[in-house]
Amino acid sequence: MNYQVILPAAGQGKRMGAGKNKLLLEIGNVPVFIHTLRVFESDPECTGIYLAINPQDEEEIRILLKEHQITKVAAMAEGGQERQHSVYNAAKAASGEQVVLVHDAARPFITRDLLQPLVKAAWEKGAAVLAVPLKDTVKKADGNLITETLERSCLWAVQTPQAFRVSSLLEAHRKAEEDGFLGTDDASLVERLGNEVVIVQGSYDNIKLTTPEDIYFAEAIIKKRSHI
Ligand SMILES: Nc1ccn([C@@H]2O[C@H](COP(=O)(O)OP(=O)(O)OP(=O)(O)O)[C@@H](O)[C@H]2O)c(=O)n1
Ligand SMILES: C[C@](O)(CO)[C@H](O)COP(=O)(O)O
Repeated sequence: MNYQVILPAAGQGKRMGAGKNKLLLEIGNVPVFIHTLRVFESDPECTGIYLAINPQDEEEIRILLKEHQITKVAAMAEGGQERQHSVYNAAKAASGEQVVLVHDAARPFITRDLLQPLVKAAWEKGAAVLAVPLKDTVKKADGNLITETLERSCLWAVQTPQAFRVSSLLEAHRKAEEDGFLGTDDASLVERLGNEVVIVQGSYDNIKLTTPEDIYFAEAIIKKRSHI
């Protein structure tokens, strides 16, 4: 089933502390966001890629797209203050398919085999996210005083891509903007409207490059994959 994908790529990478957008850093001698783009470029069911970018990165991004022969970028929208604003800006440009994925450009290890189950689930249920079962025990605390140990068997670490019927994603973002609601992922905007979101099992390799040690994990994943 065909889909389009929105890739928010307009962050500052503050937690990475590289002094520039972390997506332009190289892992395995290729910029992070090019790894991500290659997955969708090579998927025949992806009909268009919509990037949200910072104007200051635009020239470098255009050069890299050409150099790495990425041809499916249909539009580039200007990023916003928060990830949510960047996604909404790009979502307004996306049209043509019934299902749209939102995927962090900072998660370069997504694999194609995970995409179709997600697209299918979104088509059937309205919205779906990739997630993996939590491995740690999670506790709630008031300051440093623990108030509750959460039941781990029902906890999931949610990833991207997250898939939506286009109308559902746009409505959820419109309503969030109207209500001044800011979520850390797109599914939460759909959930707050009372609409169902289902989980599709993701992969522990599908990490988000957030802090400097993630670069070591990323290099290890690249090395592992080069031996397969
Ligand atoms: N205003 C923003 C913030 C984030 N993102 C994108 O959303 C994804 C996930 O965000 P995160 O990992 O938090 O990236 P940064 O915002 O760059 O990191 P930080 O919060 O450390 O500054 C990344 O691909 C990032 O480029 C975006 O498009 N627009
Ligand atoms: C969308 C996300 O990647 C799901 O895990 C995550 O919520 C993004 O959070 P961040 O605050 O932008 O790192």
